Amino acid sequence: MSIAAENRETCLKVTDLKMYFPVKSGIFSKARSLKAVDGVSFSIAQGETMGLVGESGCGKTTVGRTILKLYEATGGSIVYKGTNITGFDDQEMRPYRRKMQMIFQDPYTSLDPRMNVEAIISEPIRALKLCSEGDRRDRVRELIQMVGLKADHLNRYPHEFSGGQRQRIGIARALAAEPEFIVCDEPISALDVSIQAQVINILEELQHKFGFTYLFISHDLSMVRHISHQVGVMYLGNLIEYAQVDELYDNMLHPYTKSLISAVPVADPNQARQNKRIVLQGDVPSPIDPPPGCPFRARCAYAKEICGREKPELKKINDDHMVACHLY
Ligand SMILES: Nc1ncnc2c1ncn2[C@@H]1O[C@H](COP(=O)(O)OP(=O)(O)OP(=O)(O)O)[C@@H](O)[C@H]1O
Repeated sequence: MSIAAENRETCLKVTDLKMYFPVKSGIFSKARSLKAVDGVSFSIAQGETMGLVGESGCGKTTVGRTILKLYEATGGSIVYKGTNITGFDDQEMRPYRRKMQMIFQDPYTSLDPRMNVEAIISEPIRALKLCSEGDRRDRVRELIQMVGLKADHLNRYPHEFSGGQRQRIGIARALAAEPEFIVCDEPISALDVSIQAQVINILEELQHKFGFTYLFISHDLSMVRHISHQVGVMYLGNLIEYAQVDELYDNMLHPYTKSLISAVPVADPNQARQNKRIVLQGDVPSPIDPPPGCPFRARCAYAKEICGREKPELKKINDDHMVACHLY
């Protein structure tokens, strides 16, 4: 299996995606832009999961939101099941809005506290006119059971549930639109560790049952390893390493990926001794007008002269692995 979805049926192909936000400055200074995503390319095969990892602020959420066209991309293309949707307007996006859904990080704020669960899950069904009023009631009951809750939970309000239960409600609402592709944006990071695995298991079961394709955004590298078929590592708006999941964890190349993985706690003390924690020096540079060259060079122990001059391209190491680093 290769990382690129070329040999399997492709669900999503993103090429050189850019999302720059305008930055307000004084009236006399020139307009500047914040390069939240600066030329990201990857593809996801149908029914598979791509994990997107990196520190806070590296652009993961912006990638997800730009793919769903919640933001208008500054550059690049988004091809969904063979259709280039990059320039689509609201009208043209309508059939795709339903197929491409998002599950949010914070189940506390993403559910309307004034609506009961039945109304929350019914919302997309009504908005998209997916079925008659009678069928809707049955469908909502089916959906709540799919995520492991009961029909008598439907009359309750979000504050009556635990964090894990609220996330299940968020998943049921996303499923109500009958999606094919789901951006899962840090869906477990606000939950207790004991509940995280349950939510992951639900997502995996649903994928096996319905063939969903996921973009799974997280900073939790161990969870990403568990759920993903392929993983992209982002740094300052760039994809700096991109590999099939086992290849990445067995043979990571980029100094940044190595530092991220070294920070994951391991239970086995012998392994812990081998995997020495790599502590990065300095801060992530500002994404506003970033300097030329490699985005990671200021924090890289191996940086050489070329790293300050030329931005490394994402280069193929083998069929399962790409890295953007002048060391390779
Ligand atoms: N709507 C916006 N307007 C201006 N800047 C934005 C906007 N959304 C995000 N940014 C900036 O873009 C960069 C990337 O943010 P983004 O939220 O995509 O990162 P992230 O990796 O998802 O971080 P986190 O894990 O904290 O959510 C950050 O510098 C952020 O401040």
